[in-house]
Amino acid sequence: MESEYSNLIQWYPGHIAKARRQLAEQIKQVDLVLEVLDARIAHSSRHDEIQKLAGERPRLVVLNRADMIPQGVLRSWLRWFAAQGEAAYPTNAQNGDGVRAVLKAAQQGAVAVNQRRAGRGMRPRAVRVAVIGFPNVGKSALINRLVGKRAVESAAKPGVTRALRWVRIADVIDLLDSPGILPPRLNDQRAAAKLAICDDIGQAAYTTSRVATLAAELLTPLVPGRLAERFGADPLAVTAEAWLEQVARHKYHGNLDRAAEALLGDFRRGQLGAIALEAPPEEPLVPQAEAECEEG
Ligand SMILES: Nc1nc2c(ncn2[C@@H]2O[C@H](COP(=O)(O)OP(=O)(O)OP(=O)(O)O)[C@@H](O)[C@H]2O)c(=O)[nH]1
Repeated sequence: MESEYSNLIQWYPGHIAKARRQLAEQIKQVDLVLEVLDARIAHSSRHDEIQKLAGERPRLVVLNRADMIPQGVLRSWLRWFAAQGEAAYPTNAQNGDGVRAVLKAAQQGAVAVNQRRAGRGMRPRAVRVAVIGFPNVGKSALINRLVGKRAVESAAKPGVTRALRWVRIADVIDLLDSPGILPPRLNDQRAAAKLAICDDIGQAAYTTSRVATLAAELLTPLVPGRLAERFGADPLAVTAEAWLEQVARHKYHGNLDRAAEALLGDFRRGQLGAIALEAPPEEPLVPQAEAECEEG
């Protein structure tokens, strides 16, 4: 299995250095970090260096795209984060669900920061907050929701946000209006593959058909009926690779890239239903997405 992931994703070195530099610069200036994860891959969209990057600063975990996964899996993740002693907040930054709770938690964080300052004889001030995460996880959409109007650009393509500016929110918080983009996790191709499947990878090179084959492999046990229905071939009957080739032959005049893009596009747009590609450790993923789709 591991070999399928070897050399799958390649990053542009200039991009990595730039992402690191910009993120370090942003984190240096804040008191509190909002770490935004993609709920579909709540494990792989976490960065193993985050502790080091944030240092002593308090962090709140935002499980964004919560609308795109089954509610049962979301509840499992929330229990798991609570068991780790971490505060995690589910959001749909697109429609604003859950954002009020994030704001409230950030306000409480601001009070705590100022209590610490007072303890050191320092005057209270607005607490600086940055939103960080991998490309395209919904950072700009979250910032827009926190600010309450379209203050920064939010787009469907990874990598649209630049430059530093602060926006005062809720009287006690200065929010950095440009999100901090995490550098790639260079040591974990399996996580990178999942980021690519979810389109959370930023500027990287990969072969779409290989990523789509892995997507088919991960999706087959979760939504076999949906895949068969949408693409006209039973994924349980053959390997993921053979299935994608079949789909290409039957629906896309033998064009494998088009079949790959169709599968990834459908998944990324949520057209295959609410699907989590990861559950907390020790908790199996069950094929509940189909039940939810059929009900809907
Ligand atoms: N369904 C759903 N879509 C979301 C959610 N959050 C963001 N989106 C959409 O996902 C796309 C990317 O969101 P952005 O806010 O631009 O992502 P970003 O993390 O700022 O992206 P970069 O600036 O590229 O790092 C947009 O089309 C959003 O509308 C969510 O919670 N649910």
